[in-house]
Amino acid sequence: MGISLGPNQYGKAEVRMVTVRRDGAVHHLRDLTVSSALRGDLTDTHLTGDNSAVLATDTQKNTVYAFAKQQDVGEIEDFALRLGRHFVGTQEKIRTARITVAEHGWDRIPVDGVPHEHAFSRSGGESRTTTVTVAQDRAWIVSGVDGLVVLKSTGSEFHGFPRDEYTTLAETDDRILATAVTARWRYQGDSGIGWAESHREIRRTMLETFATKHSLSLQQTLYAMGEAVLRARPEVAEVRLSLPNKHHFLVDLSPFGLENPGEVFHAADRPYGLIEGSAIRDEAEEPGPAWTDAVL
Ligand SMILES: O=c1[nH]c(=O)c2[nH]c(=O)[nH]c2[nH]1
Repeated sequence: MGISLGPNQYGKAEVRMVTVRRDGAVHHLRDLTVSSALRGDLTDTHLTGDNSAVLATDTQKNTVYAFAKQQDVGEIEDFALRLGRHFVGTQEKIRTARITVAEHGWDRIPVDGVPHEHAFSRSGGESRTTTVTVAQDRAWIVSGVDGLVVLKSTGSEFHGFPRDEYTTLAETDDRILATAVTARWRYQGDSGIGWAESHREIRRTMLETFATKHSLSLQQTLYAMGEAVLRARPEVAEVRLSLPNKHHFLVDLSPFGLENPGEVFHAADRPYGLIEGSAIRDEAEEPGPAWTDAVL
């Protein structure tokens, strides 16, 4: 019976790191979750337990902290590239390093209207993300946003869907549309991109499109958001979106003799519709390993 080792990778998942850069009395806070995953010629450790090619995950974790000390973290994409290039460049048997970084935002607490020097409050549940895949000769960068929660209280309809014996949903020409945007965008190339500006503008474009596009379905809104990003940002090859439909059901107040013309809603938690899709540029270069995730 022939059995062989299949695809594998290993690394340190979710290194939590907060850095404080002290600029006199003014402190600058960064809050990151960093994961590394290394791939390469790792047959020996799996088959015989020979660990001579296994850079310990503990070392990978330490490298994250040490790199943050040695050089300002900067943009998360640059930080991930530095780490990935280090692992591939220093470990002979490692061919690919995938570094994922999520940045959790903090705002300065205003005191008497003035942003405080060293006290912060967490900015919502949103995070900025990147996954950088580094090989010997190039890198692929997929950045994004998680937990960007948005709602519009009108400008959304849903009708014209098939009705079968199990359909109860009423058609509507005015509903709440709400979602928590998970977005990922794949960059063309791996250098010369202003990561911060790109992120800011992509986020702005998605928000503006959500707000202004009259929606006949969340699917239509999803595509409009992806398309708008590709039209506005030439550095992006492809946008993938995962949009939970956070249903808001009009509460029946008639038992109490009350009308409810779109004013009081039950914000349902689950189940939720999950609408996922992508927009891709016709001439986009092949994604290579940019998206391919784990072994499982
Ligand atoms: O925008 C929507 N898309 C759907 O596919 C769907 N399905 C559903 O029940 N409500 C909605 N809304």
